[in-house]
Amino acid sequence: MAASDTDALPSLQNQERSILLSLKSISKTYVTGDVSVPVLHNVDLDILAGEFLVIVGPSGSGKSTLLNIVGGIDVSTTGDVFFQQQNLSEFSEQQLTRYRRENIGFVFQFYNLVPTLTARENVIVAADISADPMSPDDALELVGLADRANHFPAQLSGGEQQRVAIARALVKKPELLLCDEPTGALDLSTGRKILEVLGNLNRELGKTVVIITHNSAIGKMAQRVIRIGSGTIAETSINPQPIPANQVTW
Ligand SMILES: Nc1ncnc2c1ncn2[C@@H]1O[C@H](COP(=O)(O)OP(=O)(O)OP(=O)(O)O)[C@@H](O)[C@H]1O
Repeated sequence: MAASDTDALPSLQNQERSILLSLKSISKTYVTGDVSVPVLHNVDLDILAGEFLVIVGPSGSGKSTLLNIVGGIDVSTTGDVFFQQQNLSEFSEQQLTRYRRENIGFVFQFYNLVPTLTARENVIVAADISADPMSPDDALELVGLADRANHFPAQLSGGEQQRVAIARALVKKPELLLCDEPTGALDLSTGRKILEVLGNLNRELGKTVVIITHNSAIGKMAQRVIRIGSGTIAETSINPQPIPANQVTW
């Protein structure tokens, strides 16, 4: 991996990528009763359209908080989030819901599939609340699970369940796929397959993919890696030659 490179962003922008989303001086403090927990401090970050970005950092450093703010699940205490020139910080709840539905696909560590629905039905649930979804069968095809569409989650391995979860995220045709420890519950070989699927969606469909993880090995397949420490961006680096997912090892 390249050493820290403050020119990382311009060099990626030279590939004529526009800024999809901008965090401007984002701070977040959780307040519960008398207790304040400051988590993010003046974070500035541009996410470029079509990039594969990995955000790494130790447990408790604020990665999920950051991802949730990007995805409109949570709001910052101060600062602004611009998505295609719109300021999310000024959105009503209803506007945030529409933003999430139309633009963001979420993938979590523990799949969160409905156990009583088949793979296809799990994907259909997401398609049904989307304005312009792709066909659920096409989404399953894209993750290599067309032949398991009628299987229930309990009949699928962890990696297959995660692929259903990716199909569910994808069916809405989101601009941005936000993945929170997508391989965290999987062994190396299954985890690589998930990373391969995410890499293909980035390369072949042009999806912008952001992965947050404590596993810095995953950064080797990213175009850009951001290291979070104590609620700030401690380091940004670019990979001139990201490695293929099947060579990532941990
Ligand atoms: N709703 C909340 N209320 C209060 N504190 C919170 C809340 N959510 C997160 N925190 C605290 O914010 C800090 C950052 O949490 P966050 O989940 O963003 O970190 P993380 O880097 O994603 O950690 P992990 O890798 O363990 O998931 C932690 O100290 C956590 O306890």
